[in-house]
Amino acid sequence: MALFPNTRLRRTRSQPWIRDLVRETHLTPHDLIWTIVVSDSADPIEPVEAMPGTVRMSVAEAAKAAKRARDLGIPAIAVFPHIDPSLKDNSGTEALNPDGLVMRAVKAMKDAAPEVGIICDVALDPFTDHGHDGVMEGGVILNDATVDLLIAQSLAQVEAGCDVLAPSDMMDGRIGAIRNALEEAGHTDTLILSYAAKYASGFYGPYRSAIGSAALQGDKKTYQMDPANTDEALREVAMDIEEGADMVMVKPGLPYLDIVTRVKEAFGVPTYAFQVSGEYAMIMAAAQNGWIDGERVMMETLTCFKRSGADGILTYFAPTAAEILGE
Ligand SMILES: NCc1[nH]cc(CCC(=O)O)c1CC(=O)O
Ligand SMILES: [Mg+2]
Repeated sequence: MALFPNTRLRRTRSQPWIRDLVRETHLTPHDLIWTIVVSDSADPIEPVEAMPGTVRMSVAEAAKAAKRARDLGIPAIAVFPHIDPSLKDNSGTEALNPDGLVMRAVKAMKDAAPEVGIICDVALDPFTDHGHDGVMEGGVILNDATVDLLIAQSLAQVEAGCDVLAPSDMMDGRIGAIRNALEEAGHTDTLILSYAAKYASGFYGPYRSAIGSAALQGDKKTYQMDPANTDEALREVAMDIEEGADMVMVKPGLPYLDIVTRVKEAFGVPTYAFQVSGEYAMIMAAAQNGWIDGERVMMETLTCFKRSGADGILTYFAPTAAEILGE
């Protein structure tokens, strides 16, 4: 037993150099995945009101963002679309359009900075008029009919140049179905980052207004997980790995770090956490009020993700944090 005064834990905290030496967790720009929102609007950038400091950007701006990511050492960008409401319908048909917004953004980013990995969300919610991630019939989100569309959306995204498919829809069986379709089409190197343990969370609120799907009919509790559950997360992750996911994600982030730790310990696969829009908004709102030091809290939260076992973090803070880390 380490007893006082032979052991004084303050010794290893006493100077910056010794704190540097004993630090257990290191955050680098390579740990960050930059989440961006693209839009077809005529304006190159439009501020997102509920997420101060973030914007919806045009395809041309997305190409610039890819170069910025490369220059900052951010390995990958995850892209989310704000779709013209007139293009939305019950089954999210626009998601399959080979010339759609996401496809054009992917091509522009890969042209601008081929070194940066591009991650596409696989889900129908930006494209459906009811705001759900799947096809709706009589108030029910159909699982298998949705999976068929997700396969088509995935193939269209891969053909546009996307490196990583990130299904965020929480339909059962979609990872296996997408993986089989990729193999059959000869896309053997496409990565899948599964939103394996995604919870039905109030923290997604600002995102839904950012992508223009705020008028969601009802809620997503019949497909996204109950925030009260943790064993179930391990079952979700086990199935997705079995079905062919290369990497898995837990979402939201900070309130779910116990899930990140369990997943990482149980499976030892590359595990990511998504610091979602509501987490970002809370930090920014408190910082703007002068109630917290926003930069400090940002860096603290990102470090905590890594300490919990996450291999990386999807975050709207990525470029700001990478700039600070690069100084
Ligand atoms: N497929 C939907 C999707 N993909 C990413 C987010 C949330 C991102 C965020 O809040 O930052 C959501 C929201 C939802 O499930 O309603
Ligand atoms: Mg699942």
